[in-house]
Amino acid sequence: MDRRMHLVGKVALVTGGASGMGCGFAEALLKAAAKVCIADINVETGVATESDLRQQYGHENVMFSKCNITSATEFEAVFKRTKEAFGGIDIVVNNAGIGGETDENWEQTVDVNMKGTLRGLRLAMYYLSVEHGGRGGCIVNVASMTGLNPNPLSPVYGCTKAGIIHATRCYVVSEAAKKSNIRLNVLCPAFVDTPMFRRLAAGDATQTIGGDQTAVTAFIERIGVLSTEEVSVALIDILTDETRNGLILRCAKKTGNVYSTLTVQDV
Ligand SMILES: NC(=O)C1=CN([C@@H]2O[C@H](COP(=O)(O)OP(=O)(O)OC[C@H]3O[C@@H](n4cnc5c(N)ncnc54)[C@H](O)[C@@H]3O)[C@@H](O)[C@H]2O)C=CC1
Ligand SMILES: CCCCCC(=O)/C=C/[C@H]1[C@H](O)CC(=O)[C@@H]1CCCCCCC(=O)O
Repeated sequence: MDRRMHLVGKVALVTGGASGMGCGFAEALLKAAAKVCIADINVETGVATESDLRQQYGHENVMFSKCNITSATEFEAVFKRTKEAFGGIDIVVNNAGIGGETDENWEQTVDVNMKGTLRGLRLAMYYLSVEHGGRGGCIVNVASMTGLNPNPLSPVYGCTKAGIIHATRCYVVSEAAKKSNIRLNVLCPAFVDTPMFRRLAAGDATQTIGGDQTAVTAFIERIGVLSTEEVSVALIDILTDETRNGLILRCAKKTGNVYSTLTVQDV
């Protein structure tokens, strides 16, 4: 039996899609002939990315929608607009996220990464569920390798990513997911060459605690850095292979892509 989900004509909503990994995901989806809404807080970059992608993949296949994922009103409006413009939603990639560990910005890290992603997850479950007019589909939440492994330089960021992994795990076993045939998986990349990564590599002290740039540099050298295209290949594999459900996909330059199960044995 063919277990491939064909992406032709499928509708995807990608948060944080104006730049970095999210922009790479949007482009990979468009190459596979899906339709994409990129939702992002950054209007200037969002509009520029929309224009660039429209030129390459067709005006009718791409839209940008301004959205701060910490705002319930803005986030809900993006789901509504995407459904109205493209006739439904099949794929949600909860990708938007930030780093920040200082006294001034750590709570914002929690608000965006944890509360924002939970909001996206709840909205995705609603819009994909058959009882609310959806048609099932696939949700991919972007966490990080730091959500799995202890990392002394970014405990807040790591906690938010661990939270995203656990939230995904809870929804995977939900009746709602089973009833509507909604697949949920979590992507855990190590370093990826994006604006966020470049700020970290350049010594942005607001992203880590301790300010030990030597440790950060050594860590980056040991782990290696993926391109956004490499992570996008991993995303497309999750989306197209319908047997992929309830999984963590670790992606790292030196160790490659490794799948493991999200669910644990019942006690
Ligand atoms: N770059 C890396 O090495 C890694 C990044 N990640 C995660 O991947 C995701 C994407 O990261 P990058 O592309 O590296 O970051 P980036 O900073 O390059 O891009 C993030 C995008 O999200 C948008 N964004 C930020 N806050 C937002 C908000 N409140 N509402 C809507 N959009 C918002 C930004 O405007 C930007 O376009 C994040 O969740 C990040 O934590 C995970 C592992 C590795
Ligand atoms: C294997 C870990 C990969 C981490 C990839 C990632 O999500 C990077 C995120 C950084 C973000 O810019 C804000 C941070 O605080 C993140 C992690 C910083 C990692 C430094 C690790 C140094 C060490 O543990 O020695």
